[in-house]
Amino acid sequence: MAGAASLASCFTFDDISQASARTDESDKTPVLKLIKESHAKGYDFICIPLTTPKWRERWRNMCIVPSTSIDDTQETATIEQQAEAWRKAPSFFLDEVTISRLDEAAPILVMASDWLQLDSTDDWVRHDSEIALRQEIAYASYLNVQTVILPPPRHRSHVASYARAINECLKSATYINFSIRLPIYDPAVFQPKEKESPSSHTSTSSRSTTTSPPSTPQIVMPRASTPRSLKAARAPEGELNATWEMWDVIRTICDYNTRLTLTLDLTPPLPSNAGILNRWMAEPVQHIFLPASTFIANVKGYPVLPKGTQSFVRNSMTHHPIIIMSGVNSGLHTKGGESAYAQYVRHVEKTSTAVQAAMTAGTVEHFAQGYQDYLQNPLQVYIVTSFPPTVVLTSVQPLMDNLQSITYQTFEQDPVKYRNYEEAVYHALMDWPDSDRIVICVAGAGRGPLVQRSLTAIKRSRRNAFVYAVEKNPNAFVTLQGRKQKEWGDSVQLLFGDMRHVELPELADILISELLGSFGDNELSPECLDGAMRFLKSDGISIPASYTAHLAPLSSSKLYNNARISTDLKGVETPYVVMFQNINILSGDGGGVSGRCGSKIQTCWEFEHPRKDATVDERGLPLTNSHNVRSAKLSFHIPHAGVMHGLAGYFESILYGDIGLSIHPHRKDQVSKDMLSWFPLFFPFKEPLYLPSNSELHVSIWRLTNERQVWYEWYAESFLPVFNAPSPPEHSEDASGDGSFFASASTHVAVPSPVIDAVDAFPSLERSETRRSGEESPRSTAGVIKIGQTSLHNPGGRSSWIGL
Ligand SMILES: C[S@@+](CC[C@H](N)C(=O)[O-])C[C@H]1O[C@@H](n2cnc3c(N)ncnc32)[C@H](O)[C@@H]1O
Repeated sequence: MAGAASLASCFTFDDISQASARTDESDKTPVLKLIKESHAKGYDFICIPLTTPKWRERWRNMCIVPSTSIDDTQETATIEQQAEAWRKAPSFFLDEVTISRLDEAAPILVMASDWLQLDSTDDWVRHDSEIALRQEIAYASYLNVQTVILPPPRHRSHVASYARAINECLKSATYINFSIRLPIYDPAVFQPKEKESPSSHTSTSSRSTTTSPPSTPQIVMPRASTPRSLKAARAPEGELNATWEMWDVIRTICDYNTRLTLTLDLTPPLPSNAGILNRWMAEPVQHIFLPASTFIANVKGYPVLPKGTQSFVRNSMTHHPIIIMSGVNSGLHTKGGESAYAQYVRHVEKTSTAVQAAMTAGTVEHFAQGYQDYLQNPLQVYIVTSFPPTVVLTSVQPLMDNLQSITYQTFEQDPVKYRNYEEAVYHALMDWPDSDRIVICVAGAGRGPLVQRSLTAIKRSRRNAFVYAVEKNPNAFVTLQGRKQKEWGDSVQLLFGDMRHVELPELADILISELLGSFGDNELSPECLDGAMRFLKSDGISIPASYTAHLAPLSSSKLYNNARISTDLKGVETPYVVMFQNINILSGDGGGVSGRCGSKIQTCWEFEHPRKDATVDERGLPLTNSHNVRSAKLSFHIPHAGVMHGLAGYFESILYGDIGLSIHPHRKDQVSKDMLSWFPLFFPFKEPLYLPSNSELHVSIWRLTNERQVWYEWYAESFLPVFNAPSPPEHSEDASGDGSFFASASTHVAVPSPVIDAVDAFPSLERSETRRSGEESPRSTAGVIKIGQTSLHNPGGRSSWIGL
């Protein structure tokens, strides 16, 4: 991810006018001059307004009738005729636009007029603003402009009108990318509420008397909003949600169009409440608007970003944003000059954890570059041949089909998995009585890495042991024969066939397998090992000893869009393997408002080996697969409003003793840091489910089976806790823990904000992150009201299943 961000320099109309004086023959135009100068200063793009003040003036004259001229009916009629002529055939005069040549348009981001009010409370202002916007878009399209940044919505009550107008633009200009400029929150929420003056109700309609033109956008940030001036400010969560909620309405009305992105305006100081900020990670943030006024001076007078903004920009590097810097030549800070701002942003970029991880060999982030947020069918993951990916989209069923040698080679690049397996085998051997001859069976040997690791563990332990290797892939079996001949000799006996059918010459003491998927059981490890348990002694050891599946609700507009690329149901009813990047886990820790929710990531179920619960026939094989059916009902607390697009699935496994494998976000680094073999699983939802702040989400998931297949079905319902309302239908049995094998390495203690923190919507309730199971909730009388649900996904395994 080196060079994660690009930089753009933002210019006003005044900057363009001033550039005119410096423009000579070779520069051709002031905009080309600015482009040249900016490139020389290390900027990749420039960002300019598309229109000039002349256009604003003409539009106002035509569309806003000043109250002073109300009596002059003749003049009013003339203006109205001009306006109607314009509405019929909207077009610019040369001095109303900043660019007019193709070579000016190529390397620039243009801003549509920021005074347009597509969501004005006045019908006519809205109407004429939309015509004006379409005129601007048509002109931008004529000049082949690639990106248009749109002015922010201002009125929550009319944001649907704004969104409808943008949707029209998306349909009319099919090559332009639109980006909505939006502050993370409206800083007005921190300003003392003034009594509205009568004049503030004055209409701005062209058809009614008017005293003022459309006002300055309400949520374009005031320069005076320095972090210091807001030090003690606190605002209700709902108000901090307002701009995100407007975005949610807009992108929903625009049907999650992939050409619609966000330009996050970081002018106001950011709240340090990570939950509120994390939601932007799941959104398509294309640009970050960073004016010089956002910077504060460090002790030496150089511009630096306030802490909250700094860490937000650092985390946002995963979006590969274009950072639009404005006002950097205004001399706002005493030291460093213009270049200091860009240098500082480059410094922040270098210290981003994501950028650093991507540049460090051996990390998952480095290994998976180019693979982030890319949906792989788990049945296709086997034929990923290299990183970055070259995926051949042919379905491979883990049990029914055979893997290619190159796929095994990809697995074998993982240094951590095999190391942990060797340690597990070594400790199992050391715990075994010394005198015995120990029999090991590797079930599903592939090309032999676990056989090799077993032999190394035997050597290290100085035990007397023998290895059987079972493999059903006839092609991999050739490789195994070669290794036996050249490397292993008589210490290994190979057995070709399905572990559910082959016979072992003697019973094994230790059965080693690696048949795990991203959700633990999703590659049919339980079913295969059922077949292999026949050849394990009654007191024998299975490595792995157990594995668990874990879930959390997730928001990601990108994953949602990727899942519905294929128009059939299959696309949204298939669990995918994904290296998550721009996602947000919506759940919080603690019991929630009712005190009855579980933790942020919760355990669904567990499989243990050897297992004693299956009824077996005379050969030791289960009569049915019923014992491998599972279901889970999980209750999640949703602290901050968001939209759920799917579920994130993880697994953990105990190999032996305290040695394991984990992709659980809170424990993977503790258990198997830098393990490369598994990315998480993504269970998509067909329709996004909106979850308000402090709501509860109940997720149901089933692992189901018939004689030939195993599949998952999933479903969710949302509830709003209400006092004196009916009790929830069912509660999570254990609201305190998540049933993990491994102690969590993470801390859940929120760091208080130095600047602004959202006030909890239920201020008197302490978040019970430390509450123990059984302790009475302070709001145990809270009930819930149902507010939404999804459909049942993949009923009967109609879209996705794994063959037995
Ligand atoms: C995930 S790969 C692991 C290979 C190897 N043990 C490793 O860790 O690199 C699983 C292997 O088990 C084999 N396998 C899966 N189901 C099997 C079954 N029922 N009987 C025998 N082999 C099986 C597959 O062919 C594949 O080689």
